[in-house]
Amino acid sequence: MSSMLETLAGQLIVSVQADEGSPLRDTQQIVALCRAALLGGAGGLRLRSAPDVAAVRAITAVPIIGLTKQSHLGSPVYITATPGEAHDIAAAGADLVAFDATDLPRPFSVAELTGAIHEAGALAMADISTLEEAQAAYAAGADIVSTTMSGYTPHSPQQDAPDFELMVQLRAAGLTFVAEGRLNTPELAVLARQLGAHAVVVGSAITRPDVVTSWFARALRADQP
Ligand SMILES: CC(=O)N[C@H](C=O)[C@@H](O)[C@H](O)[C@H](O)COP(=O)(O)O
Repeated sequence: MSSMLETLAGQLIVSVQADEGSPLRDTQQIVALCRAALLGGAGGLRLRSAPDVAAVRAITAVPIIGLTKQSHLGSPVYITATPGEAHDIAAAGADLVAFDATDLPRPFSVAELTGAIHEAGALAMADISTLEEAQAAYAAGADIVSTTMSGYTPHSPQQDAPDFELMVQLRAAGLTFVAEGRLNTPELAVLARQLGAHAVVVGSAITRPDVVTSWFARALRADQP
């Protein structure tokens, strides 16, 4: 395992990527959110554009996982779908580039993306939704897989909870993995570690106050007599 991945062992990686339409979708706001996450003990950051990666790179040495989110005609794959995007994210200063490694129709193969990421000097994090996708991603040169896409492909379980079953399968197959997706409480993050996750990524519960507010508002509305 590379020393960069060893640095991430047991760490909380905070995903800081306000969506289009969010009042926080602005690089300076992203930098402020990252500063707050670092103050709280984040050991890594996951960011979604080259300008965000470059701005955050300037304020911290912690490992940065970078990605793009962009749609491509005729493909449902939106996380770093092309070698050009992978190159831009690495050039902006990301240590790892996350990319979609699911079985969905894609403009470029997983091997083409891992090749481009390595050529740009970064490590390749494959966002997967099943055990089979994880195995295929490692065979195609990925350095690490993350459970990011479970619940977001039609062939993975659609659920509000994290995909702990997938984590159990990945561990049983002897595959190193990062746990990611709907790990919305410290207890769920600890459970993911106990199930063998190398590191844990938390996004919405820390950096999407609009989403967290909706959890509370919905719960209170549902409880009206
Ligand atoms: C599916 C997809 O596009 N996930 C994205 C991947 O980068 C982010 O929007 C998520 O916030 C991230 O995966 C962390 O997950 P959660 O926000 O549930 O803690």
